[in-house]
Amino acid sequence: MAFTMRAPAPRATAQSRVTASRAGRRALVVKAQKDKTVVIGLAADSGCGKSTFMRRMTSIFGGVPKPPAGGNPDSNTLISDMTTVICLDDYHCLDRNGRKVKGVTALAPEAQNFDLMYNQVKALKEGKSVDKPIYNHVTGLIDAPEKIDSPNILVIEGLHPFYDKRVSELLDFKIYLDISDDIKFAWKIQRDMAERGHSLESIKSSIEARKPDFDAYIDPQKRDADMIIQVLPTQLVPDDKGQYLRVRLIQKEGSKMFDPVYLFDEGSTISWIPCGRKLTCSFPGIKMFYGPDTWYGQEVSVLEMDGQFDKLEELIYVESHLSNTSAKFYGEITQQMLKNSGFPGSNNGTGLFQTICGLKVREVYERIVKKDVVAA
Ligand SMILES: Nc1ncnc2c1ncn2[C@@H]1O[C@H](COP(=O)(O)OP(=O)(O)OP(=O)(O)O)[C@@H](O)[C@H]1O
Ligand SMILES: O=C(CO)[C@H](O)[C@H](O)COP(=O)(O)O
Repeated sequence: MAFTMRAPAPRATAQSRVTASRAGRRALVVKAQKDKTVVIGLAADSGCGKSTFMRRMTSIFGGVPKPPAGGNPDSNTLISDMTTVICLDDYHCLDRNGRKVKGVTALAPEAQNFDLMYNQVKALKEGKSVDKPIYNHVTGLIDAPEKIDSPNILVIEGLHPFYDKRVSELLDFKIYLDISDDIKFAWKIQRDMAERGHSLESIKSSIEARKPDFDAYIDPQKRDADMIIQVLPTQLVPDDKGQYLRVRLIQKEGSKMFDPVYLFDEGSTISWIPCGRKLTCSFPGIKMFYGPDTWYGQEVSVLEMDGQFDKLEELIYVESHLSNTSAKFYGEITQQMLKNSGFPGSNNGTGLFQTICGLKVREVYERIVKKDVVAA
């Protein structure tokens, strides 16, 4: 099968519209006046919440993400006004049977076409369109390619966005979802049994078969991420079985692309139990933490939330104590969380930190293109 690059698309489309600009201020972009393509990488194992995170992120930019119009119904791509999310499973060079014959998992580097991944991400970043293959998760086959045009924001999500050095160097911002084994297991069981009809035994054996390759090829990528959302068992309830979560937002210090979020006082170490007159907390309550740390020898700051909200609208109280969130107006985080309250993790730190990370994607985009995006 041949995959081709197409000629560059015009940088500004007919849809493009700059609605306001004032001397000394950056232009406001409503829909996609396209100057540069900013490329975001999102890495995680399967079943770790990548799709949920993508839905939260694209909701910040507005528009409804849809697969390419009139294309393959099993496409993994989601396109909205400003963002195009492509799934790196589409660069599997071995289909399901091919992996079986070779005795490799879908996580093994030999099951990916990194040359094509690099060439196509580079082309999209340069404003060109590409014909990208589709890995069909229904049939396990590699389908005929789909045309992808260069967007304002390209998100590449999947198992290996930072594995190949050439691809990694194309990324403007890197996010890793680091879900501890027990929680990953619980999420996967719940989804694969309820939605995909898999048995408990088959889920367990698939997780065990993937574990060595996950440890060798996927997990090490988290060293290179700019932001890591780490999901751990709660420390508020002994022997909890995943009902409550302790979630940490690990943020690299010193990036020119974004400012890390902080609680109360930048650089300090703070423990805060916000439950009181302004925040309703039933058992086990909420505990926030903020402070400096190191991550594989690099300076980071960590914002942490353990426990869950009872009333999502009261998140505004926590939000009002956070700084550098990149929110465009008071309460934007709470508004986003309420808008997406049906998504998993909406009452805990996973939803909160995914929303903050989405705002950071917007901040990175604005810094690179030097324009302000109007809040959705
Ligand atoms: N924050 C969360 N809290 C609770 N459950 C969650 C959370 N995020 C995801 N899940 C559960 O995990 C499942 C997988 O989530 P999602 O589809 O977003 O992951 P994914 O990484 O895109 O998976 P895949 O790569 O296999 O398609 C969801 O169906 C949901 O049941
Ligand atoms: O890890 C995965 C996605 O992140 C999948 O297991 C991989 O893409 C193979 O897909 P399938 O199991 O549908 O053949």
